[in-house]
Amino acid sequence: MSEPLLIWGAGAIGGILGAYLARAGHAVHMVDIVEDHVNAMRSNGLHIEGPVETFTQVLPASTPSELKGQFSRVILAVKAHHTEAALDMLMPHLAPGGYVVSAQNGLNEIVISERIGAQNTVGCFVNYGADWLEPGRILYGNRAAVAVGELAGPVIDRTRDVHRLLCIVEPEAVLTDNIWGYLWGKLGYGALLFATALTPLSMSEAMAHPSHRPVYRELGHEVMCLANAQGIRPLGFNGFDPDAFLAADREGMDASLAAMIEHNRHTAKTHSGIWRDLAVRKRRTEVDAQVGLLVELGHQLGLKVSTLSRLVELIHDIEEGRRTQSVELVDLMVPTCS
Ligand SMILES: NC(=O)C1=CN([C@@H]2O[C@H](COP(=O)(O)OP(=O)(O)OC[C@H]3O[C@@H](n4cnc5c(N)ncnc54)[C@H](OP(=O)(O)O)[C@@H]3O)[C@@H](O)[C@H]2O)C=CC1
Ligand SMILES: CC(C)(CO)C(=O)C(=O)O
Repeated sequence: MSEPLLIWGAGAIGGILGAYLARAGHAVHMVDIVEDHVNAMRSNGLHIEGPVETFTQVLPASTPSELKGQFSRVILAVKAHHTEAALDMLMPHLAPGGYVVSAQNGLNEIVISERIGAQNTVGCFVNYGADWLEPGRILYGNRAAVAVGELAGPVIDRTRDVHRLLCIVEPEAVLTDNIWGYLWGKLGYGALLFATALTPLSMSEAMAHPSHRPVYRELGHEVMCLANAQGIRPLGFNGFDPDAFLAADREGMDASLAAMIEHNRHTAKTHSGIWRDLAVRKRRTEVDAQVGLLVELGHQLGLKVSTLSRLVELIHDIEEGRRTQSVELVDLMVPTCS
């Protein structure tokens, strides 16, 4: 039996990856801090449900403190603000020369590469929709874009290996030499998702709200300007059109929003992970690790980030109990739009 692939963070994203890979006969080992979830995965199995597929897969699993040994391949799938803490626990288990693939939203590849070296960090972008429902149960809401690539660009043997694995989960997964383009595309898309999470509405209902159109356009534009200022060429996926947002092309942005609304109308995961953190899990979101980081960068580069900045404040207000989710919160962002 070959050395297992370690999946660190076995929630919505990591759980789907592990269940599909193990079902296809690959050796995987799941690591998660939620003891009941770890016990469920290794006893009755991890149950994947929803419109994509329903099946149950028993998986070897441990909490970080139970884990023994070193591994040369790790997929990290914790929330962005847990990346540092997860790396503290993970590093003693990373074999010399081993690599970590970030299956996360945000720019975690930077944090990971600062800890283990860029040469040991593989970039990955995921947009499929999943929710951790309870220990041992994950909703697979919809298939969507997935990509993998090297931080330095050119694909090497290990990138092809990871891509082959990802294709078991998402047959249309892309092997790219521009992973930063996907990660920045997702930061643009993600900023829009944060705005939808200010409301109780589903992602598609919130994005379709007519008086909030300027906010969605401006958020996408601010993020794409930041990418552009750094020489990054963001890539589109599942309706998101980076070029339209960069150019502030009103017709193009509206067509992109219509395509994103259509994409999100066909998922059993009606609300984003951000919404779920606020409304269901009652916990902090990834806002600082994703949007906060963009605001900081905007200030360093002297670019307009006032709409992103207001978004961070409003998400903090909900996280800290000063406001509750409501459609009117998006109205408060309209004055920041140019
Ligand atoms: N869900 C989705 O549809 C999508 C998510 N993403 C991104 O993927 C990443 C993962 O998100 P998602 O799977 O939804 O998150 P989940 O919360 O569902 O899963 C993360 C799991 O990791 C656990 N965890 C936290 N800290 C550690 C640690 N130090 N060591 C081991 N396990 C730990 C969490 O426990 P606990 O809950 O107690 O913190 C949780 O069980 C995020 O960056 C997210 O934005 C990207 C695209 C789609
Ligand atoms: C909604 C989704 C799956 C992107 O489509 C996402 O990334 C999230 O929940 O944060």
